[in-house]
Amino acid sequence: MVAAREMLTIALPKGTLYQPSVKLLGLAGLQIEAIQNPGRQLLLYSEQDAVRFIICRPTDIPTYVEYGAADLGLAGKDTIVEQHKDVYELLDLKYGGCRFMVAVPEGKEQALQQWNQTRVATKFPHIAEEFFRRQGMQMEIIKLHGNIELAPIVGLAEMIVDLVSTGRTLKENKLVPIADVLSSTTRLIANRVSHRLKSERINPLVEKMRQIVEEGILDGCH
Ligand SMILES: Nc1ncnc2c1ncn2[C@@H]1O[C@H](COP(=O)(O)OP(=O)(O)OP(=O)(O)O)[C@@H](O)[C@H]1O
Ligand SMILES: O=P(O)(O)OC[C@H]1O[C@H](OP(=O)(O)OP(=O)(O)O)[C@H](O)[C@@H]1O
Repeated sequence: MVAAREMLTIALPKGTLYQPSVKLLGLAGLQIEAIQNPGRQLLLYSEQDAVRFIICRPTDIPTYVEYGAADLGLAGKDTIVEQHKDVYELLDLKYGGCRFMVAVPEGKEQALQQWNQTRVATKFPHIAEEFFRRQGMQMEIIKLHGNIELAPIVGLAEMIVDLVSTGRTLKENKLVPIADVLSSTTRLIANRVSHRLKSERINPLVEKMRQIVEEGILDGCH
């Protein structure tokens, strides 16, 4: 068995981004049998590649990478922007594309500026704050942890800033987008020290991933 310090640790996001991330790593030449069906295991090995994989909540990936508990991680740009972590962004992997939008209840589609000094519910308070600051608007940001679309329906907030992918959740909850906030795709991030000390391991892997992304092999992965 390879000693832990010689291993390359890669943090994988569970949830929406998991399967395309596993596919990418497989195409990049890593043994992915263990992570294809991890069950409830959170730490898995590819002994042959001297790689270990940790499976994390998507929002925790930048934290594992910043502290060096993982050398590399795959995380949504939204999460990286929201958290201001000190990590090195190596590559735009182009999958997991989504947009962050301001949305309001149907029938209330007035111009954004007319919503000044109202309440905004969001899971991403820093992204929302920065957006409204740039618009010269002062809003009361209410941080929630999920099901953001509920907030304007029950009067917790006048509007939301949330992730829109197909637009189905907005539609089914009678909300309409009125402004674009941010576009996000999955990024490969690295711990700054690992990137220097493990460059011989990391650089060839990054190059393979770059080629796969450029060839568009992952297109169709959302
Ligand atoms: N339709 C989508 N729904 C949710 N996330 C998406 C979607 N499309 C792309 N993403 C990307 O996937 C990331 C992780 O989303 P996912 O829903 O799997 O986890 P989460 O429940 O939001 O994360 P956490 O459990 O850490 O709060 C998002 O931050 C975003 O970058
Ligand atoms: O445009 P759509 O394709 O409908 O996708 C957008 C929905 O997906 C995300 O929610 P998620 O399922 O991650 O749950 P959450 O609300 O708990 O974050 C997001 O917060 C929206 O609610």
